[in-house]
Amino acid sequence: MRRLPATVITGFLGAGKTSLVRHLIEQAAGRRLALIVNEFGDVGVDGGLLAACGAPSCRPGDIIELANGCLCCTVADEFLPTMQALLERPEPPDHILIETSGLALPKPLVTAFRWPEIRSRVTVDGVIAVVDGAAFATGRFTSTPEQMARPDHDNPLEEVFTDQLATADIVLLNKVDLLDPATLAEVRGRLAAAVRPGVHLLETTHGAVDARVVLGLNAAVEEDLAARPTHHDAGEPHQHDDFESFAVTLPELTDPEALEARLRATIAAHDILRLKGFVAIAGRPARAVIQAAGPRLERYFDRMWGENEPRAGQLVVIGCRGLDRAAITRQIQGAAA
Ligand SMILES: Nc1nc2c(ncn2[C@@H]2O[C@H](COP(=O)(O)OP(=O)(O)OP(=O)(O)O)[C@@H](O)[C@H]2O)c(=O)[nH]1
Repeated sequence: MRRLPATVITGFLGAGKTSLVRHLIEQAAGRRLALIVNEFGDVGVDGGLLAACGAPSCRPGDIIELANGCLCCTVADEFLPTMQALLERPEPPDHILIETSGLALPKPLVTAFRWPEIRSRVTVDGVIAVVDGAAFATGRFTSTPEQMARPDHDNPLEEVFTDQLATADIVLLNKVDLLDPATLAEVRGRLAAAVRPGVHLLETTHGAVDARVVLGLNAAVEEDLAARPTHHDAGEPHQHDDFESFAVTLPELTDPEALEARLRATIAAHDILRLKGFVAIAGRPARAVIQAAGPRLERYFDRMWGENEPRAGQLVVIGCRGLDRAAITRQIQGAAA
Protein backbone atom coordinates (compact mmCIF):
# COMPACT_ATOMS: atom_id res chain seq x y z
CA MET A 1 0.00 0.00 0.00
CA ARG A 2 1.35 3.46 -0.91
CA ARG A 3 2.19 5.44 2.20
CA LEU A 4 0.81 8.93 2.62
CA PRO A 5 3.57 11.56 2.32
CA ALA A 6 4.07 14.09 5.12
CA THR A 7 6.38 17.09 4.85
CA VAL A 8 7.83 18.62 7.99
CA ILE A 9 8.46 22.37 7.82
CA THR A 10 10.91 23.63 10.38
CA GLY A 11 12.77 26.90 10.93
CA PHE A 12 13.36 29.34 13.77
CA LEU A 13 10.71 31.78 15.04
CA GLY A 14 9.55 34.12 12.29
CA ALA A 15 11.70 32.58 9.55
CA GLY A 16 8.81 32.35 7.07
CA LYS A 17 7.25 28.89 7.62
CA THR A 18 3.64 30.08 7.47
CA SER A 19 4.46 32.15 4.36
CA LEU A 20 5.85 28.99 2.72
CA VAL A 21 2.81 26.94 3.73
CA ARG A 22 0.55 29.55 2.19
CA HIS A 23 2.42 29.24 -1.14
CA LEU A 24 2.21 25.47 -1.03
CA ILE A 25 -1.53 25.57 -0.37
CA GLU A 26 -2.02 27.92 -3.29
CA GLN A 27 -0.28 25.46 -5.58
CA ALA A 28 -2.24 22.41 -4.40
CA ALA A 29 -3.91 22.13 -7.83
CA GLY A 30 -6.75 19.91 -6.70
CA ARG A 31 -4.67 17.79 -4.36
CA ARG A 32 -6.11 17.64 -0.89
CA LEU A 33 -3.65 18.93 1.69
CA ALA A 34 -4.04 18.60 5.43
CA LEU A 35 -2.10 20.95 7.59
CA ILE A 36 -0.95 20.47 11.17
CA VAL A 37 0.25 23.72 12.69
CA ASN A 38 2.07 23.74 16.00
CA GLU A 39 2.84 26.85 17.98
CA PHE A 40 4.94 27.45 21.04
CA GLY A 41 2.55 29.77 22.82
CA ASP A 42 -0.86 28.72 24.05
CA VAL A 43 -2.57 31.20 21.72
CA GLY A 44 -2.60 29.94 18.12
CA VAL A 45 -2.14 32.63 15.47
CA ASP A 46 -0.87 30.82 12.36
CA GLY A 47 -3.92 28.55 11.93
CA GLY A 48 -6.18 31.61 11.81
CA LEU A 49 -3.88 33.36 9.33
CA LEU A 50 -3.91 30.37 7.01
CA ALA A 51 -7.66 29.87 7.31
CA ALA A 52 -8.10 33.53 6.34
CA CYS A 53 -6.15 33.05 3.10
CA GLY A 54 -9.32 31.55 1.57
CA ALA A 55 -7.65 29.12 -0.87
CA PRO A 56 -10.11 26.38 -1.92
CA SER A 57 -7.65 23.63 -0.93
CA CYS A 58 -7.38 25.13 2.53
CA ARG A 59 -10.70 24.42 4.17
CA PRO A 60 -10.91 25.07 7.90
CA GLY A 61 -11.37 21.34 8.68
CA ASP A 62 -8.07 20.60 6.95
CA ILE A 63 -6.13 22.89 9.27
CA ILE A 64 -5.42 21.38 12.65
CA GLU A 65 -3.88 23.62 15.24
CA LEU A 66 -1.81 22.18 18.06
CA ALA A 67 -0.97 25.09 20.32
CA ASN A 68 0.51 25.12 23.79
CA GLY A 69 3.82 23.36 23.55
CA CYS A 70 6.29 22.09 21.03
CA LEU A 71 5.34 19.08 18.94
CA CYS A 72 8.71 17.55 19.61
CA CYS A 73 7.80 17.22 23.30
CA THR A 74 4.13 16.31 22.95
CA VAL A 75 4.29 13.71 20.20
CA ALA A 76 2.61 10.95 22.17
CA ASP A 77 -0.17 13.04 23.68
CA GLU A 78 -1.04 15.28 20.79
CA PHE A 79 0.62 14.41 17.54
CA LEU A 80 -0.08 10.69 17.27
CA PRO A 81 -3.81 10.92 18.07
CA THR A 82 -4.06 13.77 15.54
CA MET A 83 -2.35 11.73 12.84
CA GLN A 84 -4.52 8.72 13.57
CA ALA A 85 -7.68 10.80 13.35
CA LEU A 86 -6.51 12.21 9.99
CA LEU A 87 -5.86 8.74 8.64
CA GLU A 88 -9.26 7.50 9.79
CA ARG A 89 -11.12 10.22 7.88
CA PRO A 90 -13.46 8.96 5.17
CA GLU A 91 -11.53 11.17 2.72
CA PRO A 92 -7.91 11.14 3.89
CA PRO A 93 -5.65 13.87 2.50
CA ASP A 94 -3.21 13.37 -0.38
CA HIS A 95 -0.35 15.07 1.44
CA ILE A 96 0.16 16.27 5.01
CA LEU A 97 2.11 19.44 5.79
CA ILE A 98 3.34 19.84 9.35
CA GLU A 99 4.46 23.32 10.36
CA THR A 100 6.37 22.95 13.60
CA SER A 101 6.85 25.72 16.10
CA GLY A 102 9.96 27.82 15.63
CA LEU A 103 11.46 26.28 18.76
CA ALA A 104 10.74 22.64 17.94
CA LEU A 105 13.41 20.13 17.04
CA PRO A 106 12.30 18.21 13.97
CA LYS A 107 14.04 14.96 14.86
CA PRO A 108 11.86 13.78 17.76
CA LEU A 109 8.83 14.49 15.60
CA VAL A 110 10.21 12.51 12.66
CA THR A 111 11.05 9.67 15.06
CA ALA A 112 7.34 9.44 15.89
CA PHE A 113 6.74 8.27 12.33
CA ARG A 114 8.46 5.02 13.27
CA TRP A 115 5.71 4.20 15.71
CA PRO A 116 3.84 1.09 14.61
CA GLU A 117 0.49 2.89 14.60
CA ILE A 118 1.51 5.11 11.70
CA ARG A 119 4.67 3.63 10.23
CA SER A 120 2.85 1.45 7.73
CA ARG A 121 0.60 4.26 6.56
CA VAL A 122 2.63 7.50 6.48
CA THR A 123 6.18 8.43 5.56
CA VAL A 124 8.12 11.65 5.99
CA ASP A 125 8.56 12.83 2.42
CA GLY A 126 11.07 15.49 3.45
CA VAL A 127 12.10 18.06 6.04
CA ILE A 128 12.26 21.65 4.80
CA ALA A 129 14.12 24.17 6.94
CA VAL A 130 13.32 27.84 6.43
CA VAL A 131 16.06 30.30 7.41
CA ASP A 132 15.52 33.99 8.14
CA GLY A 133 18.37 35.30 5.98
CA ALA A 134 18.32 38.72 7.61
CA ALA A 135 18.50 37.31 11.15
CA PHE A 136 21.23 34.86 10.11
CA ALA A 137 23.21 37.75 8.60
CA THR A 138 23.20 39.60 11.92
CA GLY A 139 24.70 36.58 13.69
CA ARG A 140 21.58 35.84 15.69
CA PHE A 141 22.22 32.06 15.64
CA THR A 142 25.98 32.13 16.06
CA SER A 143 27.82 32.37 19.35
CA THR A 144 30.40 35.11 19.68
CA PRO A 145 34.01 34.10 20.47
CA GLU A 146 33.49 35.48 24.02
CA GLN A 147 30.44 33.25 24.51
CA MET A 148 32.35 30.24 23.15
CA ALA A 149 35.18 30.85 25.60
CA ARG A 150 32.90 30.47 28.62
CA PRO A 151 33.06 27.00 30.22
CA ASP A 152 29.28 26.94 30.71
CA HIS A 153 28.76 27.98 27.10
CA ASP A 154 25.19 27.34 26.09
CA ASN A 155 23.36 29.16 23.32
CA PRO A 156 19.80 27.85 23.04
CA LEU A 157 19.08 29.81 19.85
CA GLU A 158 22.12 28.37 18.14
CA GLU A 159 21.29 24.82 19.25
CA VAL A 160 17.73 24.89 18.00
CA PHE A 161 18.79 26.51 14.74
CA THR A 162 21.59 24.06 13.97
CA ASP A 163 19.46 21.02 14.87
CA GLN A 164 16.76 22.24 12.52
CA LEU A 165 19.32 22.68 9.72
CA ALA A 166 20.94 19.32 10.39
CA THR A 167 17.67 17.47 9.87
CA ALA A 168 16.74 19.20 6.60
CA ASP A 169 16.51 17.79 3.07
CA ILE A 170 16.09 21.24 1.57
CA VAL A 171 16.99 24.60 3.11
CA LEU A 172 15.19 27.75 2.04
CA LEU A 173 17.31 30.84 2.54
CA ASN A 174 14.35 33.18 2.97
CA LYS A 175 13.99 36.97 3.18
CA VAL A 176 16.66 37.50 0.54
CA ASP A 177 14.84 40.72 -0.39
CA LEU A 178 16.28 42.17 2.83
CA LEU A 179 19.90 41.37 1.90
CA ASP A 180 22.23 43.29 -0.38
CA PRO A 181 24.15 41.14 -2.90
CA ALA A 182 27.39 41.07 -0.88
CA THR A 183 25.63 40.06 2.35
CA LEU A 184 23.60 37.47 0.47
CA ALA A 185 26.76 35.90 -0.95
CA GLU A 186 28.36 35.84 2.51
CA VAL A 187 25.26 34.37 4.16
CA ARG A 188 24.83 31.79 1.43
CA GLY A 189 28.43 30.63 1.83
CA ARG A 190 28.13 30.35 5.61
CA LEU A 191 24.85 28.48 5.39
CA ALA A 192 26.12 26.11 2.69
CA ALA A 193 28.97 25.16 5.02
CA ALA A 194 26.49 24.43 7.82
CA VAL A 195 24.13 22.05 6.00
CA ARG A 196 24.64 18.36 5.28
CA PRO A 197 26.47 17.60 2.03
CA GLY A 198 24.07 17.33 -0.88
CA VAL A 199 21.32 19.40 0.73
CA HIS A 200 19.94 22.00 -1.67
CA LEU A 201 19.90 25.64 -0.66
CA LEU A 202 17.23 27.73 -2.36
CA GLU A 203 16.91 31.50 -2.06
CA THR A 204 13.33 32.68 -1.46
CA THR A 205 11.26 35.72 -0.68
CA HIS A 206 8.16 35.16 1.44
CA GLY A 207 8.72 31.41 1.05
CA ALA A 208 7.71 31.51 -2.62
CA VAL A 209 8.96 28.26 -4.06
CA ASP A 210 7.64 25.82 -6.66
CA ALA A 211 5.79 23.10 -4.75
CA ARG A 212 7.19 20.48 -7.15
CA VAL A 213 10.67 21.29 -5.88
CA VAL A 214 9.96 20.82 -2.19
CA LEU A 215 7.15 18.23 -2.14
CA GLY A 216 7.49 14.68 -3.44
CA LEU A 217 11.11 14.23 -2.31
CA ASN A 218 10.45 10.65 -1.24
CA ALA A 219 13.22 10.90 1.33
CA ALA A 220 11.67 8.47 3.90
CA VAL A 221 13.35 10.61 6.54
CA GLU A 222 12.17 8.38 9.41
CA GLU A 223 14.50 5.65 8.06
CA ASP A 224 17.41 8.04 7.61
CA LEU A 225 17.84 9.77 10.96
CA ALA A 226 21.27 8.32 11.70
CA ALA A 227 22.62 10.35 8.78
CA ARG A 228 21.39 13.55 10.45
CA PRO A 229 23.32 13.93 13.71
CA THR A 230 22.12 16.71 16.04
CA HIS A 231 22.99 18.23 19.44
CA HIS A 232 20.30 16.30 21.25
CA ASP A 233 21.15 12.78 20.01
CA ALA A 234 22.92 11.84 23.24
CA GLY A 235 19.61 11.97 25.06
CA GLU A 236 20.21 15.47 26.35
CA PRO A 237 16.73 16.88 26.96
CA HIS A 238 15.46 19.71 24.79
CA GLN A 239 15.12 22.76 27.01
CA HIS A 240 12.02 24.72 26.22
CA ASP A 241 12.65 26.27 29.61
CA ASP A 242 15.12 28.48 27.75
CA PHE A 243 12.19 30.28 26.10
CA GLU A 244 8.86 31.65 27.20
CA SER A 245 5.70 33.09 25.71
CA PHE A 246 2.70 35.04 26.89
CA ALA A 247 -0.17 37.05 25.42
CA VAL A 248 -1.02 40.75 25.76
CA THR A 249 -4.61 41.88 25.16
CA LEU A 250 -5.53 45.22 23.63
CA PRO A 251 -8.82 47.08 23.32
CA GLU A 252 -9.93 48.51 19.98
CA LEU A 253 -7.33 51.08 18.89
CA THR A 254 -7.80 54.55 17.55
CA ASP A 255 -4.11 55.14 16.79
CA PRO A 256 -2.38 52.06 15.32
CA GLU A 257 0.78 54.06 14.49
CA ALA A 258 1.20 54.81 18.19
CA LEU A 259 0.92 51.09 18.95
CA GLU A 260 3.58 50.36 16.31
CA ALA A 261 5.90 52.89 17.90
CA ARG A 262 5.38 51.31 21.32
CA LEU A 263 5.95 47.83 19.89
CA ARG A 264 9.22 48.85 18.22
CA ALA A 265 10.45 50.38 21.46
CA THR A 266 9.38 47.34 23.51
CA ILE A 267 10.99 44.84 21.14
CA ALA A 268 14.27 46.73 21.24
CA ALA A 269 14.23 47.21 25.01
CA HIS A 270 13.42 43.59 25.90
CA ASP A 271 15.09 41.57 23.11
CA ILE A 272 11.79 40.00 22.06
CA LEU A 273 12.37 37.25 19.48
CA ARG A 274 8.87 37.11 18.03
CA LEU A 275 5.62 39.01 18.39
CA LYS A 276 2.44 38.30 16.44
CA GLY A 277 -1.31 38.57 16.65
CA PHE A 278 -4.29 40.70 15.72
CA VAL A 279 -5.72 44.09 16.63
CA ALA A 280 -8.99 45.91 15.99
CA ILE A 281 -8.80 49.46 14.64
CA ALA A 282 -11.72 51.81 15.21
CA GLY A 283 -13.72 52.40 12.04
CA ARG A 284 -12.07 49.51 10.15
CA PRO A 285 -14.20 46.43 9.47
CA ALA A 286 -11.13 44.23 8.84
CA ARG A 287 -8.85 42.67 11.41
CA ALA A 288 -5.25 43.93 11.38
CA VAL A 289 -2.41 41.43 11.70
CA ILE A 290 0.71 42.53 13.52
CA GLN A 291 3.91 40.57 12.94
CA ALA A 292 7.41 41.16 14.22
CA ALA A 293 10.35 38.83 13.74
CA GLY A 294 13.30 40.42 15.51
CA PRO A 295 13.33 44.16 14.87
CA ARG A 296 11.11 44.17 11.73
CA LEU A 297 7.45 44.98 12.20
CA GLU A 298 4.60 44.51 9.74
CA ARG A 299 0.91 45.41 9.84
CA TYR A 300 -1.75 44.40 7.31
CA PHE A 301 -5.45 43.54 7.16
CA ASP A 302 -6.27 39.87 6.66
CA ARG A 303 -10.02 39.35 6.99
CA MET A 304 -13.25 40.94 8.16
CA TRP A 305 -14.14 40.70 11.83
CA GLY A 306 -16.94 38.18 12.41
CA GLU A 307 -20.36 39.52 13.33
CA ASN A 308 -20.23 38.26 16.90
CA GLU A 309 -16.47 38.33 17.29
CA PRO A 310 -15.25 40.65 20.06
CA ARG A 311 -13.22 43.47 18.49
CA ALA A 312 -10.29 43.02 20.82
CA GLY A 313 -6.63 42.56 20.08
CA GLN A 314 -4.27 39.86 21.23
CA LEU A 315 -0.52 39.75 20.70
CA VAL A 316 1.70 36.78 21.50
CA VAL A 317 5.19 37.64 22.75
CA ILE A 318 8.04 35.09 22.62
CA GLY A 319 11.55 35.50 23.94
CA CYS A 320 14.30 33.92 26.00
CA ARG A 321 13.28 33.07 29.56
CA GLY A 322 13.32 35.97 31.95
CA LEU A 323 11.09 38.38 30.01
CA ASP A 324 9.73 41.10 32.24
CA ARG A 325 6.09 40.34 31.46
CA ALA A 326 4.62 43.14 33.53
CA ALA A 327 6.88 45.81 32.01
CA ILE A 328 6.35 44.52 28.47
CA THR A 329 2.57 44.39 28.92
CA ARG A 330 2.52 47.91 30.35
CA GLN A 331 4.70 49.27 27.57
CA ILE A 332 2.66 47.63 24.78
CA GLN A 333 -0.68 48.61 26.22
CA GLY A 334 0.47 52.15 26.95
CA ALA A 335 -2.37 54.65 27.04
CA ALA A 336 -4.42 52.42 24.70
CA ALA A 337 -5.41 50.06 27.50
N1 LIG B 1 10.77 41.04 3.97
C1 LIG B 1 10.38 39.77 4.10
N2 LIG B 1 9.55 39.43 5.10
C2 LIG B 1 9.18 38.12 5.19
C3 LIG B 1 9.62 37.14 4.28
N3 LIG B 1 9.09 35.95 4.65
C4 LIG B 1 8.33 36.18 5.73
N4 LIG B 1 8.37 37.50 6.06
C5 LIG B 1 7.70 38.16 7.19
O1 LIG B 1 8.25 37.64 8.38
C6 LIG B 1 7.24 37.51 9.38
C7 LIG B 1 7.15 36.06 9.83
O2 LIG B 1 6.72 35.25 8.73
P1 LIG B 1 5.98 33.87 8.99
O3 LIG B 1 5.78 33.22 7.67
O4 LIG B 1 4.78 34.07 9.86
O5 LIG B 1 7.09 33.11 9.84
P2 LIG B 1 6.97 31.76 10.70
O6 LIG B 1 8.25 31.05 10.53
O7 LIG B 1 5.73 31.02 10.31
O8 LIG B 1 6.79 32.33 12.18
P3 LIG B 1 6.53 31.46 13.55
O9 LIG B 1 5.46 30.45 13.19
O10 LIG B 1 6.06 32.46 14.53
O11 LIG B 1 7.81 30.85 13.93
C8 LIG B 1 5.96 38.01 8.73
O12 LIG B 1 5.82 39.36 9.07
C9 LIG B 1 6.22 37.83 7.25
O13 LIG B 1 5.46 38.70 6.44
C10 LIG B 1 10.52 37.54 3.22
O14 LIG B 1 10.99 36.75 2.41
N5 LIG B 1 10.86 38.86 3.21
